[in-house]
Amino acid sequence: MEFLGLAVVLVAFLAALCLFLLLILTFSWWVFPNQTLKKLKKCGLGGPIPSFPLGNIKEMKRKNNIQSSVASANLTHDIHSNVFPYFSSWQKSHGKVFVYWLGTEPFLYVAEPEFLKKMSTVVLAKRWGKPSVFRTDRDPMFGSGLVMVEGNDWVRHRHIVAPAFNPINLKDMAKMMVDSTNQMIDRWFTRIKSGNSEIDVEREIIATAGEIIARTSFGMKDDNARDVFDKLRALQMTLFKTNRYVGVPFGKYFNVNKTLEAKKLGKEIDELLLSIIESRKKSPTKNSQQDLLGLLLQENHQVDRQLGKTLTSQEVVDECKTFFFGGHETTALAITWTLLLLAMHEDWQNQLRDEIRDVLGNTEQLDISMLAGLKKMKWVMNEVLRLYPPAPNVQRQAREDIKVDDKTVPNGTNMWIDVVAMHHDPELWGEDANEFRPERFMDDVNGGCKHKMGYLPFGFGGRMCVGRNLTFMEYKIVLTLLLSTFSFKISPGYNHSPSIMLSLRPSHGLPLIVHPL
Ligand code: HEM
Repeated sequence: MEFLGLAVVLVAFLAALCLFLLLILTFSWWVFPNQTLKKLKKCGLGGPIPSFPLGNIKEMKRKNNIQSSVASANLTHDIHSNVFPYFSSWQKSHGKVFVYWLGTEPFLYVAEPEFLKKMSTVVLAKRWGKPSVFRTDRDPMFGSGLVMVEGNDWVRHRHIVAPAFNPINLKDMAKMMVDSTNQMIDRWFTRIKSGNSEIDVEREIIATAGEIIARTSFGMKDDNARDVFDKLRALQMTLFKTNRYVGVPFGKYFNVNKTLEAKKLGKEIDELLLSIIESRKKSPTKNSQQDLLGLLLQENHQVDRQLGKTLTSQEVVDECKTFFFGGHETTALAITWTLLLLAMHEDWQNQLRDEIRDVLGNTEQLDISMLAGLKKMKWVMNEVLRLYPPAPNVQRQAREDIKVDDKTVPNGTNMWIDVVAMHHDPELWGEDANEFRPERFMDDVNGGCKHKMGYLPFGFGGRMCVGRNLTFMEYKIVLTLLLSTFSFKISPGYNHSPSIMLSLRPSHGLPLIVHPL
């Protein structure tokens, strides 16, 4: 009898628990999103109609599947409708600011710099959030590194991380960049000598930039560091070679194996990095402060004494991972797309070679302090980052209601700022928006864009990319060494199909015909 009574109580308790859970899920996936949808509609923000539970994902996937690739002879830089076919088509019916849905998460699409300016005059850096759905999805990569933290935590991280990237500190890292690039050049020579002058430069440069970022972030002297590097690359493959359903209820369980594998790799990387940090803390003088980790620990120590606001060891680990994931592919792609554009424009290849000769003379002993004199190379970089921005979008999340003219963006709305669209918009750049014209940056750092927020390769406001000085240096070093050694032509086998895999990449690599000069 007593047992029966207990069983009834247990069943009742479980039923109540299930009902409670069901209520929570109904509210978070159905009631709240619908309330937000109504609010957004009421203040005039339209967009494609979402359906439960995928939002607009189905339509996005369908449109993505009809992406085209173009043979090298017909190559065009008018890429927006190819890389973001759904945004390009929704823009036609809903304008440059509208709402779309990833699962049950509303995203405000913005390709209108004036709207962005108005929002960012109301909301300053530390009051912006980063979309919670991406924070969860990318946790094994960034943890609570600078890219993802918010509020006062972001201020504390930025305060400690930013000084590590000042140009004086970066100078010490130039030798690592030269060494890794020279190793790649030697590999290319061996390939060419064996009769194979077609090289997939994307693959090669991503591998070299990965090595450079690992060396500049946490050194590569010991086996632990090499192990971290290999595991970081494996983690990246695991996360981005899978079909992910961000924002969809239970989306991460659609690929349980991959999710678990990413978690496991993330944990192993953390443990290895922690052991490197602990060993450095124990004998700080043994490892010179030349890499970013050394600089972070040094800065942490100084801030510790002044303010007591330091990074924990786990936060330092997350910053090392953030540098790796935020820094290597973006820089590698800037160089890769540059080689494509230079292969198409032999005149610019020659102009840069002349400039290198005039400014640097003998490149065997590269004088880093002279790199600033490579002005044309900087115009070329700016133009490449305009046409093929490696970071094709910037994301934010509203942490308060934001009023822009007669519209209110409700607290909690995610933002997707479409950098590719703005960089190719003829209303901002003129009729030659899709042409490669580096000289537009000759007298104007904004390349003649009609709105100062229309050119955002490194983001905007206080959260602008902290690593851009490192990129400028690496870009100039790698390109100087390559252009002084080889000439480049497009391989007839190249298919032009830029696509988004977190960054903007050539879908089928970049095979170029490479000849020693
Ligand atoms: C061509 C190369 C690069 C591009 C295109 C790029 C682009 C960006 C963009 C668009 C943002 C977002 C800014 C925002 O939210 O407004 C960003 C932030 C960031 N980038 Fe980069 N990046 C590059 C290189 C690097 C490198 C080399 C590193 C480090 C080694 C780095 C580390 C970071 C970090 C830590 C942030 C977060 C800053 C913050 O939220 O305070 N990036 N980057």
